[in-house]
Amino acid sequence: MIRRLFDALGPEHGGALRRLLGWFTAAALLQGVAFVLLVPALRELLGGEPERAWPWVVALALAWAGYAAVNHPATLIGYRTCADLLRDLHGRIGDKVAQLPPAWFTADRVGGLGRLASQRVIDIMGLPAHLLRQLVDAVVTPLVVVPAMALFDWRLAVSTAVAALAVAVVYRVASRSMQAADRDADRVHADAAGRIVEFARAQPVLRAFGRTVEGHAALDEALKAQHAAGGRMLRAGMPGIVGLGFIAQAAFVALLALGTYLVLDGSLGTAELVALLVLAARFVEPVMLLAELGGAIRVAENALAEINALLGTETLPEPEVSRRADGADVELDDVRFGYDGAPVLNGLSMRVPQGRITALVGPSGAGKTTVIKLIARFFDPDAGTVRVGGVDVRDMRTEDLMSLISVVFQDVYLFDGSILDNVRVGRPDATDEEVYAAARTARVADIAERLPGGWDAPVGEGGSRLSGGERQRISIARALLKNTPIVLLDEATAALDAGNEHALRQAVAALAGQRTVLMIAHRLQTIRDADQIVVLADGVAAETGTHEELLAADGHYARYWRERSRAAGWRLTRRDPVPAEN
Ligand SMILES: Nc1ncnc2c1ncn2[C@@H]1O[C@H](COP(=O)(O)OP(=O)(O)OP(=O)(O)O)[C@@H](O)[C@H]1O
Repeated sequence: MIRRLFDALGPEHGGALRRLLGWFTAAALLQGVAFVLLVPALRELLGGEPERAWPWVVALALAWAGYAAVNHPATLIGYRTCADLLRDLHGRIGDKVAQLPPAWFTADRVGGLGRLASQRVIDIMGLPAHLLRQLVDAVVTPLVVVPAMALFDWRLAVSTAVAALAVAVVYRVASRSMQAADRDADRVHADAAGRIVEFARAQPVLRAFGRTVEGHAALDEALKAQHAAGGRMLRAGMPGIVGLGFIAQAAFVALLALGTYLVLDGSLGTAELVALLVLAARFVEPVMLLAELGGAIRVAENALAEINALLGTETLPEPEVSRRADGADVELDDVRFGYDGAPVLNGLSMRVPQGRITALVGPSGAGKTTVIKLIARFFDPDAGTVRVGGVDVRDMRTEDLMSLISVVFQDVYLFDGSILDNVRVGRPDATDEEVYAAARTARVADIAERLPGGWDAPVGEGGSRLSGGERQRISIARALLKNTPIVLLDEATAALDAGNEHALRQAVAALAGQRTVLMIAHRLQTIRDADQIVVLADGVAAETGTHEELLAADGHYARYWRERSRAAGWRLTRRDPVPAEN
């Protein structure tokens, strides 16, 4: 566990942790020595010549004074390390989060991350403050008490050593079962927390279907599982608490019995027995405390393991020297990619020419969003190469790649700030004029006019006070402000009212400009207007060409177009006037 604590704190704090352990060990040793000195002091005091106890009493007083002198700074340093730990663990988790590839952030992991940064960090806090100290006490005390006893009677020393060994074995066994139960409970708690959030989010749907009384089966199951996990945790903890307590008490009784026998046998004086029993009591004390705090220590151990697992998560490799892109075209060359072994792209090769608009179309689940994520290097392909400006994206540092690319997702996340704050995310050092200009071009001004508070109106958590089309316009304004030569855009599929639709189309047109645009296109108008259309099917670029070329080829695209046009009430003849929108 101590190694895990060193790992979690990082090498820069290794020295401080070693010093803290040094202070705790010194305090435990001095306290142990003081208890050991009690034996000769009591022996002399209870013997025939109490005045011979003086040197021992002075030595005892000195040992206690030394203990007090060490104990005070040890306690202070423990609390200071606790504060450092809290700050630095949050800092290290934050740094790691900033390095993890965007694809890492699935809903489950984000939920787990919240728990890790709050509850699990607090679980660890108790370690330097007091838990570590109990552990050090429990290890150092037998190391002092057993040899000290050996000076008086080897049989009592051997019995105490056997008791110490039994304690260590029971502690180890109890640790394992408690840790397994804690890991299980942690997983179940995380699941229950996720289900509660899901239940809250699903309220509109559940109410719409009159499902308010019977609730939500998944949540009920999760709560039952949580209850069961609590019981398992209690049962797993019991052997540790009861077993350790029992062994400690049994050891004390055994020593008492053995001591009495030795006194009756005449090989030990009564005064020595009393003194040795004081020492035995001292041996029992930290073991009892360990039994009480064992649960917290094991939970902290699990928390440390989880935090170290996060800190050890592999990030995408970054090159030592970043290669400069030449131009702004994008190319995928024989790219293969799958999620958890399920293939999505099977040797996709396609080119997105510089300064042109390429529409990516294909059935749902064909891998269109995956293509965008590969170009933005949310993850690396299993095989093949993604090039931006002729350079493999793996040969560019992330900040250099992202300085070339803006991504506008369909599902736009807005921060719980004002409209302006959210646009400024595109380029935090932009002037107010630049922010307003980008926002106006993306037709965000209309949104500001609509909301009370104008530009400073809060958008709500995640942008909940705005419609899907409005959120995407803000995202386009961010991209305009960032002003990169390449834009990757997932067109909104949501049905928009005519005003919103028109505003969004204008915003997209402004963003396209002279830029290289790869757009997952859903609207017939956007697809038709693109300079090039790539049809993704079966994990490859099944067809590539202009709207006319692909219609003439009468393949996937022509079929897709016919179906979509029928659904939208269009007729497919070349002489049709261009419709307003689907
Ligand atoms: N994070 C993920 N983990 C596992 N599978 C995923 C993940 N993301 C996508 N997939 C799967 O990969 C396939 C391609 O997904 P992708 O989102 O790229 O398709 P798409 O063409 O953009 O679909 P749509 O048009 O419906 O958005 C789908 O079968 C999807 O279920």
